[in-house]
This record gives sequence, structure tokens and C-alpha cells, in this order.
Amino acid sequence: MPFCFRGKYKGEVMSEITNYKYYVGGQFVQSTSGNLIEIICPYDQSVIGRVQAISKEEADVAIAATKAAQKVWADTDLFKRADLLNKWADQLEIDAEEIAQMIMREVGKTWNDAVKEVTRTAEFIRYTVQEFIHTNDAAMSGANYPGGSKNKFAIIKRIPLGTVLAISPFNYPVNLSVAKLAPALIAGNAVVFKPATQGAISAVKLIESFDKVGFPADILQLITGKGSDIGDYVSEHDGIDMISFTGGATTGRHLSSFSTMKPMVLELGGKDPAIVCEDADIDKTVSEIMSGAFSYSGQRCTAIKRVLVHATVADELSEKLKVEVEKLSVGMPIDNPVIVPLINEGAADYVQGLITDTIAAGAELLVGNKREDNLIYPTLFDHVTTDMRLAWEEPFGPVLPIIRVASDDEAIEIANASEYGLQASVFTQNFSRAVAIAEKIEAGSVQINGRTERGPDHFPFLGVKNSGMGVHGISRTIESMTREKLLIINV
Ligand SMILES: NC(=O)C1=CN([C@@H]2O[C@H](COP(=O)(O)OP(=O)(O)OC[C@H]3O[C@@H](n4cnc5c(N)ncnc54)[C@H](OP(=O)(O)O)[C@@H]3O)[C@@H](O)[C@H]2O)C=CC1
Ligand SMILES: O=C(O)[C@H](O)COP(=O)(O)O
Repeated sequence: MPFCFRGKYKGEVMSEITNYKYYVGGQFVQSTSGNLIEIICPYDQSVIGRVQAISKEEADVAIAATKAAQKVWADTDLFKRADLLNKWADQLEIDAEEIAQMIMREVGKTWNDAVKEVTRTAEFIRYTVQEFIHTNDAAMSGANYPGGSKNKFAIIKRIPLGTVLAISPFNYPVNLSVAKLAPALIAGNAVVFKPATQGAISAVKLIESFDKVGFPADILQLITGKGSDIGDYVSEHDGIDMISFTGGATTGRHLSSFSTMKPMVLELGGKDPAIVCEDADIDKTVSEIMSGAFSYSGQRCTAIKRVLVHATVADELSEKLKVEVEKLSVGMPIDNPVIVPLINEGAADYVQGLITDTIAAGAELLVGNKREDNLIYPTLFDHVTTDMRLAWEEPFGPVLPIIRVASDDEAIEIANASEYGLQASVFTQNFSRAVAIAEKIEAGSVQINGRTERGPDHFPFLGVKNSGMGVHGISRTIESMTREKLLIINV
């Protein structure tokens, strides 16, 4: 447990308000813009710190400086790069409590989950290093093509793209950032890292660990500032060679509309359905839906965001879910409840608006519809129908609609009518039926008898439709941040 304390909630730190610096040229520096952004704690509304709102000129300098540094870095012995990244992983474990403290304060994640996020990230880095070390160049012979010459050989190397722009969201400010930084760096790229503003101090803490390890200057620049001010500018910047973005679908679509001729991977939102057949093991299903839908108050792109249940078992499922939702712990992050306050007032207003709208539209409220500031109590609706907003919109909050269906086909139809296609779960004890449904679902992954989730982090992770473009997951991220280059030998 971190520090002892004089703040509002037991066990928490409230120190002097710090102006956190951005990171360029291997130094933490203040922006000459003089503009600072206050970061407010989502659950006690105190100011936890301020981050620099850098200017476009400062972004230019940061990006330009990566160019020479990247060439040297790409040329650096792979085992030297690997060693530095492994040391960073070790350093993260040493600094875990300090970083977790900031994750908890800044994005309202529970203490246990915040610590897990840091340790998961250290493991992620180590696996990424091993993955890259064991990726070998490929070779092809001309003889394998009709009329091709057996005297022609191609060695197919993977080379870095140059400078990767990594833009991350608030909800995993460390893990989803490193999911971009580590693959980019081990593959020999430089990185310009733009974290979510609410999450930017956690990013500074992450880079403080990075800085302790002795990486060369300018291969990773941390730039802070609102996406609405500098996001477009850096995304269309000529010095950026690839964009790796995780965030909302609106922002992602916007970026893809103008960053022409730049490779891009987008991980966006979701409306993941849990399809429950009448032959499902209902107790197991309830337990998977509960953790899938409500952990971190549903602020996960992979959260279960609607239940499509066969009408014949709908009463049993909804009664059991109701009992479990009523039991959910609600409170402040330091006490490790399941339900914590949402990231900001706007998010809570949006979720409350969806709840109010769903009640007005005639759905049956089973539990919830209670709010204290940013804390939305877990809310469960039955008899939600497809003409209601909650059937389609991503709340990013603890509200779950149950939609009753008459057949597998109807469940599939509703699942696929969504603008999103990140993940889905299918619950049935008939494996063939599960596979038949899974094959028809338009989503990046379908979980059979399990909750929707990203991990383990080496699995490919992708969304279709408005849920994304390209593929993440350690090996796939490395692929997306490198390109093939052929050396053709004519004997
Ligand atoms: N599929 C996936 O893997 C994941 C998807 N998500 C999705 O992310 C959303 C929640 O995250 P949230 O942080 O609110 O998402 P946002 O889309 O609001 O922000 C994501 C990032 O984009 C930045 N940004 C905003 N505007 C621009 C712009 N014009 N140009 C470039 N960058 C910009 C933000 O900066 P700033 O904060 O300064 O505005 C932030 O760093 C949900 O929809 C969730 O489903 C979240 C995690 C994983
Ligand atoms: O942002 C998210 O929601 C994450 O990508 C989900 O990760 P998780 O499924 O491991 O919580």
C-alpha cells in the first residue's frame, strides 16, 4: 500500500501540485508556450498536477530530432537494444508503486488494478524483446515460380519504418502506451508518444522509469497537450512515418481521414455482445458476464456492453445477473471495489443520459440508476429493444442492457447490426453451435464460454468496422511498425 496520508480518502497522497515536464532530447523540459493543463482527480476532484501544453514548434523540434537518433538506434546491436528494454522492464517493477499511485489518482483505477497494469507492462516488454529476437529474416528462391531462375534469391528483411507516432487512451495509460512503445523501439524505430491528457502524468512517470535506464536521447519523445490542439498537427506531420492509435472511433476515423499515405493501426471502441444460448451453463455465464461488463466500471474497450439472450432462459439469466449486480462493491479506488467513479463529469453525464433515456424508452430497470458526482452505480436493464440507444451506443460505463432474442439467427443479426466489431462472447455447451455462431459474428475475436478481453497480450487483437483497422498484439504490432525490404541476389 502506498504512502500514508492527509488527503480525502485513506491511504492516498496529496502532495504539492507539480508542473510535470515533457520529455525531449533525453531531458524533462518545460514548454516555452507557458501553457499548462490541470489534471483533475476523477474521484475527489483535487488537482493532481499540471502538464505542459506544448506548441506546434516544439512538436516540430521533437519530431525532427528523432530522425538522426533513429538511424543510429536502428543500427545499434539488437542485443544492446534488447538489454535496454529489459532494463526498462526491471525499472518499471522497481517503480511500480509510484507509477501505480499515479494511475490510481489520475484515471481512478483501483490500487490492485493499477499495480497489475504496471507489472503486466513489464512482462509485455520482456515478451516483446524475445519475440523480436526470435524473428528471423526470410529467404525465397526464384526457382519456386514458373520460369523463375534458380540463380535468383531474395533475402527478405524487416526494417523499421522510422518515427512512429503513438497515441494512447486514458484507460490503460501505461499498458496501452507501452504496447506501442516497446514494439516500435525493439524494431529500431524512434517514437513520438502523445498520451491521453487524462493519463499524461502517468505517462510522465512511465518515461521517468525509461529515462533512468540510459536509452540514447531523442529515440523517444513524450509530447503532452490536448489532442484537439496538437493532435491533427502531429498526425499529418511529414516527419511521422506511422501512426499507432488507440482511442474512440470518432477520433480514429477523423485521423484516418487525413493522414494519407501513412501506415496506421487503429484500435477503437466496441459494443461487445455476450450471446447466451438456452443450453449455456448459466452460473458460469453470469460470472463471466459480470467481470466482463463491470470491471473498472466498464471503462474497457473490450467490456461486454450488451447481452443477447435466448428468451427461454432470459428470466433465469436476468434474475441471477440482478443478484450479482446488487452485490457489486462500489466506492473509491484505494479500497479496490469493482465500481469506481468514471473518468470525468462529461463521461458520467453521458452514461446517466443513456440510463435516463433507456428508462423513458420503456426498458425494465432491474438495478441502478443512482449517481453521486462521477460515480455511476452499476445499472442493469432487461427488455431493452433495438429501437433504444442503449442497444447500440458504447457507454464506457457500468450499464448493461439485456436484449431478449428468439433464435441464434436473431442474436447474430443484432450483434452484426452494430457499427462496431471488436469482440463477442458466445455461451453454450454445444461446441459445434458455438463455432457456427462465432463464424458468423463480425468481430475481431469471438470468445467461446469466456468473457471478452484483450489478453494474453501476445494474441492478435483487432476490430472490424468502426472498431479498428490493422492488428495489434505483440508480433502483429512489430509487423505493423516494420516493412519488408528485399535484398535480391543474382548468382
Ligand atoms: N480497441 C482498443 O484497443 C481500445 C479502445 N479504446 C476506446 O477509447 C475510447 C476511450 O478512450 P479516450 O481516451 O476517451 O479516447 P479519445 O479518442 O478521446 O482519445 C484517445 C487519444 O487520442 C487523442 N486525440 C484526441 N483528439 C485527437 C486528434 N485530433 N488527433 C490526434 N489525437 C487526438 C487523445 O488526446 P487527449 O486526451 O488530449 O484528447 C488521446 O490521446 C473508448 O471509445 C474505447 O472503446 C480504449 C482502449 C482500448
Ligand atoms: O482498453 C481496453 O479496454 C483494453 O484494451 C482492454 O484490455 P483488457 O481486456 O485486458 O482489460
